[in-house]
Amino acid sequence: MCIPPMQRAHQETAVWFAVFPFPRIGYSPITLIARNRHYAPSVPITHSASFYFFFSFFCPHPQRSDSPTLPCTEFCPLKLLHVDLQGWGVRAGEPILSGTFVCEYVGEILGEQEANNRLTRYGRDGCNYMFNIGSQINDMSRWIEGQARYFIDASNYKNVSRFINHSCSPNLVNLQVLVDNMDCHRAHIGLYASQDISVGEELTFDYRYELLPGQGYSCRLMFPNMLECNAV
Ligand SMILES: C[S@@+](CC[C@H](N)C(=O)[O-])C[C@H]1O[C@@H](n2cnc3c(N)ncnc32)[C@H](O)[C@@H]1O
Repeated sequence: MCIPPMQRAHQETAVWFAVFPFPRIGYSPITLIARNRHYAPSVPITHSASFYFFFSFFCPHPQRSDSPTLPCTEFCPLKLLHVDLQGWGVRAGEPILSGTFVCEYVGEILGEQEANNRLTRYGRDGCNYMFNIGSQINDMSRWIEGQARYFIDASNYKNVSRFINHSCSPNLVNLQVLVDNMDCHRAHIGLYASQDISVGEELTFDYRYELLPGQGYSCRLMFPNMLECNAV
C-alpha cells in the first residue's frame, strides 16, 4: 500500500496556479494552462527573471478516519532563481513551516523502458527532469516488492517543482499521495517541508536514494558532465 491513502476531497476543486512577476525585473508574463491534469505555462520560460510562484494544490483528505492527514497549504509562494553551478533552483518566497505541502512533482508518467529511452536521449549525466518513483524506497519504505516502477518526466512541464535541486541534506521530503484512486502507479508526488524553511532558503530534496557506488549526484557540486538545464 502506498502511504498515505488519500483521495481528492472534492473532484470539482480546481487547482489554482498563477505566476506573479517579481517586481523590478523584466519578465515575460506566463499564463498557466491545465494539461492532462497538470498545470504548466502555455509558453516556455525563456528569460532569466525571477518569479514568485503562487499555487495551491487540492488538499488531500484522508480516505479513512484512521489515515494520517497530510498537512496542506493554500498558497505556497516560491521563487525561481538561477543558482550558480546548478542552473535553476527554487527558493522560499516566505517562511515555510515544517510539514507544509510545498508543491507536486508533475510530469508525464512513464514506464521503465520509455524512461530509459528518454534518459539515454537526454544524456544520463546531464540535466534531466526525471523522477524515479521506484528509487525512493528509503523514504517510501512501504514500496511493494516487485511493484512495477514508474517515472515522472517533467521535461515538458513548466511546473515549478522541476526546478528543485538535489541536496544530501534536503529541506523537502517527497511522499506518494493517492488522489483519484488507489492505484499506486498513479500516485502523485507531493513535496513537503521536512523542517522549517526561512525566506530565501533554497528548496531541495534528495534525488539519490537508490544509487550504485560511484553513480548519482554530488551533494552541492557541479556534475562533471553537467549541462545547465535551459528552462525551456
Ligand atoms: C530537476 S532538475 C533541477 C533544476 C535544474 N537546476 C534546472 O536548471 O532546471 C535536475 C538537474 O539539475 C541539476 N542539479 C540538481 N541538483 C544539483 C546539484 N546538487 N548539483 C549539481 N547539479 C544539480 C542537474 O543537472 C540535474 O539533472
